[in-house]
Amino acid sequence: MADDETDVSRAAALHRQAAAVLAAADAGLHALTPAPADLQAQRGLAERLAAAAAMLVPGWLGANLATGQVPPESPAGRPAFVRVGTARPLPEAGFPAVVPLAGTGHLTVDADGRDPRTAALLRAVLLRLLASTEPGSLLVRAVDGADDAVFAPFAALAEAGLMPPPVTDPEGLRAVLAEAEQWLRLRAPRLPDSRKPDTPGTHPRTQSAPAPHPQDTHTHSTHTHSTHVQNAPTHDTPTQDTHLPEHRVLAPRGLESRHTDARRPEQRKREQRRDDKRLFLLVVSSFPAGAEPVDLLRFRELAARGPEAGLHLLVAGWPPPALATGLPAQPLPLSTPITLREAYAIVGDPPGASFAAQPNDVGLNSPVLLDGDPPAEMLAAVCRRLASGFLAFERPSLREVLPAELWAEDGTEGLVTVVGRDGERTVTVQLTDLAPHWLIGGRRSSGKSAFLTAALAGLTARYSPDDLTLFVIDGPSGTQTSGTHTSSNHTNAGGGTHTSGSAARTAGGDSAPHLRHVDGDAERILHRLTQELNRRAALAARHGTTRFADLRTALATEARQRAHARPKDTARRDSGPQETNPRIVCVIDEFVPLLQARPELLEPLTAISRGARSCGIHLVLTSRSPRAIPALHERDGLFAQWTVRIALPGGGDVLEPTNESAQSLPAGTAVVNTAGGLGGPRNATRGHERLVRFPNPDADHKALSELHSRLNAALPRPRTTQPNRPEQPNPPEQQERPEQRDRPATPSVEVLLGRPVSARSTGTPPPPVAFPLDAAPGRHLAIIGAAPQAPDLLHAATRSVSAHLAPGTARFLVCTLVPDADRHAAALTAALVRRHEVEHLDAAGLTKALELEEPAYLVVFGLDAGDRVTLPPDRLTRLLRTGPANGVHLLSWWRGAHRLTGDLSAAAAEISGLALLDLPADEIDHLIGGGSEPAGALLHDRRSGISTPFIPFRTEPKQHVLPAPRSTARPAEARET
Ligand SMILES: Nc1ncnc2c1ncn2[C@@H]1O[C@H](COP(=O)(O)OP(=O)(O)OP(=O)(O)O)[C@@H](O)[C@H]1O
Repeated sequence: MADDETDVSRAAALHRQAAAVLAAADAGLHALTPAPADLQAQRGLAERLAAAAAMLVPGWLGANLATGQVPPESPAGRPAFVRVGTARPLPEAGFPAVVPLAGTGHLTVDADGRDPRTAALLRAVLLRLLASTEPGSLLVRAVDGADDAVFAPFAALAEAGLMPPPVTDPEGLRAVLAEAEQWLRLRAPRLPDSRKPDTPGTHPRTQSAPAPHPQDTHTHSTHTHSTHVQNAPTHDTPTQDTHLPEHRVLAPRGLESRHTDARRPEQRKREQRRDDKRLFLLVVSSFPAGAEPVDLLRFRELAARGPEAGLHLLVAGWPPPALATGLPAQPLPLSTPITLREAYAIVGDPPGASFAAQPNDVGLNSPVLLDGDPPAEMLAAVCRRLASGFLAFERPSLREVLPAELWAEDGTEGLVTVVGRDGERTVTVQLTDLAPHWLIGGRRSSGKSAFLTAALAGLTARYSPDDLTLFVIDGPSGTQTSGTHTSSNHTNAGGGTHTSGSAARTAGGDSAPHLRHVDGDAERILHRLTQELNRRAALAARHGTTRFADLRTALATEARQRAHARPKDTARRDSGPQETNPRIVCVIDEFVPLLQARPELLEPLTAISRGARSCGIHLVLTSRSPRAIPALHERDGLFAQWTVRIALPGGGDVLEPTNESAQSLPAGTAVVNTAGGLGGPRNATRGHERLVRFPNPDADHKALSELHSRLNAALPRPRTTQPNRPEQPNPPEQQERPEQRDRPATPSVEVLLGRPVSARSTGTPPPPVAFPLDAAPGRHLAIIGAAPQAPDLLHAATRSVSAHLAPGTARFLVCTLVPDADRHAAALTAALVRRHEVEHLDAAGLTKALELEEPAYLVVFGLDAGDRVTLPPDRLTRLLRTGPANGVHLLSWWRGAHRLTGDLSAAAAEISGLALLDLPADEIDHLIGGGSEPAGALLHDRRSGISTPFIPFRTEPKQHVLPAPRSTARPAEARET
């Protein structure tokens, strides 16, 4: 290595010397008519220079790419020099024009990338540098303010994280400047004065001390990492360092000794050597129009201090015009300037040295033909090779993060979900008392929504709405965004206006039953969560609990005891709303603009953040620039105690400034850190940090929509933690399970219809077959069939709804249009009135009720008997479509399918729950399509397309039993016991 360096230094000196001779010769040429002997000498000189260049810029760094021939590999090491073109002092004599880079300086071109010659040069130099360095050792950040697609041929590298897409606006420019400055801070915290830019006559390379390793800087910094260095853990979850005492996270002074002891000297040297190889290259093709003088001054600062720290700049359009910036047009410190002329370019002196022989001469005294674009095929092949070499493992599919069984987990102790894979291992992240919130960062289009969608899909699939409630706030607007339900004013038990758009995608679908619909904007949601926080805090104080799991258990026990202490009837009538107290997760997508626009929201957010431990309310915040509000990261700021940090590409800001593990993340990867973003020595195994590849739900639509169907068709599962569940299937009120009855305001109420048709017996009673009545259009139930037990099924089903709701919270309007059903209606009314407000309607009352906008359950026996006056089709259709959003649901019995397939077919198409009792095959076929056996009872949910055979519940003694169908439209979906 030492020999190599000597050779290179010798070659560099030779190159300068030869260039100086050439300059002198050139001066002579201009003065005199050249003698043939001089020409000969110049040719010889050019040959010597070409030979010197071959040593300075071996392989990719100096090859003539225009030939299309793939050059030999460059020897390992930093690209100390790079070719920019061909110097041509005479038409017949030329040699490669070579400028210094790594360890020395930068390169500027006066014309920006809108000039095709500049654009081609940038691409050629970039390709040389990328091809001659190890994948991952050159971090490239590009700026293309004119948005001119200068770097488009390198797009394949974005996927691999080797070079993110260029930034095009001032905000992006500032982000990459901040990244470069952070790089510098970690490597050159204090530079001696002699290294300041204006120090004349010094060659930084010759006088540079080794750049300090970040490790060394850590001992001076306010943070240290050593305590997190651990052996490779055997489990899959990043170690939750949440038990660290606060001072270890926030004020780790005093841990330095342990920090420095953590690694042996040889190990440190090895790591330092590896780190020394890394370079940060900032390439500017053109500055964004809105860039300010202060941004440009930051370039000067970076340029002055960069080379020693492995940071280099290729800046086109420098110096920026003085008139535009108000700054004097000065050269960039420590750079070799290139100036374009009509047919050639002039290469100025490199930093700290001169090409010229005469003291007054400046630059290489020979015109230079700049390198043109490398052949497209060659460039593409290099990008492919780099990208495939860098992506070590495959992206997992969405299915890999979903559980096999729906809602099988218990959220009492906390929520845990798989977020992706680290190599062969799955990685899980928690929302618990000790790790209650997630802070997620990533640049624009880095995959934040994708990550969230997958993580929330995992959560909603693992935990039932009894365990998990979701709120989603779309940060930039702070309110609901566009979406199919935006305009609705949903005021059911769960709330009101829908929040959707990107938020809906985030939540894993706008119909996930966990998603709460809240009327209003972010403020309303946070207010509501604060109220819930206060309620839970008061309960925790009363029960003397500090952990949310304890509070939840105490409340469940209390509710059970209350229920047992009372006579059965009064227990039903008097018990107030008993709640399952789900853990609540509130997602705020892009919180920075929201808080900047509405700083008053910080207060409720902080309150929620602090109360999470005992109250089970969790926050998940995402941002493109998580440190845009620095106060949030201070000692007593919002994020001070947030231990789970998730950095996607460009989101290293969520980590501690000294932690660089997210610096060159490929697309689809994230660093999951569970120690407040603290890092550790580079390349050391970190138990608290994992690099995960996460799924892309955009590429997995099928899995996502299947999950939504499963979620919407699912029934709450009996939980072993809640004993004493009544198991008898009849009568319907006994179907009611404590956790259902207790649900405060679950997004949907379910109508229980019957027992599933058993295929095999496991000894445990299966959950009943049910139809969810949520706020989506069409969530109504029509029981269709002339069988004697059909009206009784409407009675039973309605009573299951009544039992589901806390007493006094619902309104039922009961109507019968056929005398045969009078006794059913009367019995139902008598049962309902014990718990809820009930009204009996005649035909005229029913017509009026079709205009209802207040929440109510409209129960109609013999609806097919309604004539067109009683049932104006348009009005009925409107109710069916818009009613659920207002909390209005129609539960009806139709004696046959004729009206539904006849004059009311348009309205009928709006009903998504069809319970078909013993219908002939052709009617089934007409209503839901073919494939079903004609006999038996069948629930068909039009939304999910699932048909489920069932044995109907009864309130009256058995008259005859409906045979169960032998197969259904989708037999695989039928529930089994
Ligand atoms: N795991 C992944 N692997 C590869 N590509 C992905 C992955 N996840 C998402 N993407 C792609 O990245 C792009 C951006 O994703 P996404 O919209 O989730 O980013 P974002 O960070 O939320 O963007 P924004 O900041 O603009 O809201 C999409 O085209 C998406 O298909």
